[in-house]
Amino acid sequence: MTSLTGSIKPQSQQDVYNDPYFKSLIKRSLRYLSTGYPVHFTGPSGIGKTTLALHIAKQRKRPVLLINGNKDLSNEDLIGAYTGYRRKKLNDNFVRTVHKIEENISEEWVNGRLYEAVKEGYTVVYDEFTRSQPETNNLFLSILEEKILPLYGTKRTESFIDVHPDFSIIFTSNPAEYAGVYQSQDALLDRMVTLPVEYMDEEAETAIVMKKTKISEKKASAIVGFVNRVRGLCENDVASLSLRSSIMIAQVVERYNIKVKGDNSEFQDVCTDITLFPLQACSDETESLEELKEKILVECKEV
Ligand SMILES: Nc1ncnc2c1ncn2[C@@H]1O[C@H](COP(=O)(O)OP(=O)(O)OP(=O)(O)O)[C@@H](O)[C@H]1O
Repeated sequence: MTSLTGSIKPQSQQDVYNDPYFKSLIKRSLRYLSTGYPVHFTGPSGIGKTTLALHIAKQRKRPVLLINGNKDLSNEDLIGAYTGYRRKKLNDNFVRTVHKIEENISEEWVNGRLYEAVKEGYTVVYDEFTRSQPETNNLFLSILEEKILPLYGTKRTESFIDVHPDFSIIFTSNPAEYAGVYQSQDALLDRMVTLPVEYMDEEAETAIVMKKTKISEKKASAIVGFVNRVRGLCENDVASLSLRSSIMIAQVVERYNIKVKGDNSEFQDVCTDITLFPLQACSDETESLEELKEKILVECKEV
């Protein structure tokens, strides 16, 4: 991606998204959404997909709803359900010797998270949608294809509600997670505009680490450089060595006043603790933990 040019240092999320790469991605995404197509951001964990999706969602000037995909997410959670009974009791003891009790029992409907969003035209960010079960994601097929939200199994008199014309969805996913997981994802993927999100350059990552942790630019840049060098050791792209790892290291060293220096054993420990497991996930199985630790230490000592 293009780097953040010029002498102006990015200081805020706004500035990060002023980078030409993000500017263009945001503009294109808003156009697809306004034309009625959902957008799908895909890329490795911790790269900034959710933050970008929420940033774009906010620009649409409609209420924003964030849904996190997971295997327990059910149609009921999304559509709504009759969740119990409401009992109304009227005690009439106007005449002391006569007790009149009137009971009125009715089932109570509670709207699911999507119900309101579909009806009122919210912008939904459906994070990690590939983690949900196919039956749950089928609901989204109806929304995208027929522009209705079916009210399956809800005993409601109407069998669906129409999708509001302003309703839109931004999906996010991690490609390492959806390879062949559920077939139904393919039908959904077919109906959205999938945009890969690239790693930010080091300058942009440094700006974000500074903003999130209040650490100095010099330290933030050293930490980001270290994390990116460790990511360079990966054999596959399952890595979650990203912005998130840099933020974690920066937060800990800042809070406990740990010197950001390669020969400081406390700094070495933090670097190893935070990057060893993700590095193992993206490395050959033949490499032992000790070997990976050694590699991390080599990079850490460069700081
Ligand atoms: N533009 C940004 N401004 C400020 N912080 C950001 C920005 N982009 C990402 N971050 C921060 O970086 C971290 C990772 O970002 P985010 O959760 O958006 O990544 P993700 O790709 O959605 O990760 P996952 O796939 O694991 O959900 C978060 O702490 C987030 O707050």
